Amino acid sequence: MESEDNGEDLPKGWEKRISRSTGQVYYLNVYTKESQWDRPTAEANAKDNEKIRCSHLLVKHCESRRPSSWREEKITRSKDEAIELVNEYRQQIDSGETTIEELAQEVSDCSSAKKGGDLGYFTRGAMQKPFEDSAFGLKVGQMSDLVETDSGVHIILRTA
Ligand SMILES: O=C(N[C@H](Cc1nc2ccccc2[nH]1)C(=O)O)c1cc2ccccc2s1
Repeated sequence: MESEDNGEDLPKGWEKRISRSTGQVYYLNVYTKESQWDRPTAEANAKDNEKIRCSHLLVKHCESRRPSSWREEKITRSKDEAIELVNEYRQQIDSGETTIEELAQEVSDCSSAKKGGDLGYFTRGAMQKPFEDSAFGLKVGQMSDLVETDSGVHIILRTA
C-alpha cells in the first residue's frame, strides 16, 4: 500500500517540496538535489554525484594558468602578493565589514565575480582538485581558508 502522506516522517535525506508551477507535492534528495514525485520509502544516499553550491573570491597572480581577468588585462602581482591580498580580504569578511559576495563583485579575478562569486551547483569532478576537496569539506554556510589552484588564490563559501 503506497504510504499516504499522513504526516509520517520522511526517510533521512529527503525534504518535501511544493511545485511552484503545479502546486503538486514532490520530494527533494538534499544530497544530490535530485527531485521525484513519488514519496521516498528509503533513505536518500549521497551518491557520488552529490551536488553542492559555492561562491568564491579569486585573486590571480603572475603564475596563474590564465593571468588575465575582467579586472586586469595582464595580471603581474606575485603569488605572495596575491596571498597577502586574500588574507586582507578574509579579515574584512571576518570583521563583518563586508561579505564575500560584495567583495567578489569588486575584486574577484573570476568571471563569476558578476554574480557575487556564485559558481552554481556542481559535483565532484567539475572543479580543480584543491578547490573541490576544500569545497566538499565545508558545511553549508562555512568559509574555507585560503585555497590555491592553478588559477590563483581563493576563499570559498559553501552556500548549499
Ligand atoms: O573557471 C572559471 N573562471 C576562471 C577562474 C576560476 N578558476 C577556478 C578554479 C576553481 C573554481 C573556480 C574557478 N574560477 C576564469 O575566469 O579565468 C569559472 C567561472 C565560472 C562562472 C560561473 C560558474 C562557474 C564558473 S567556473
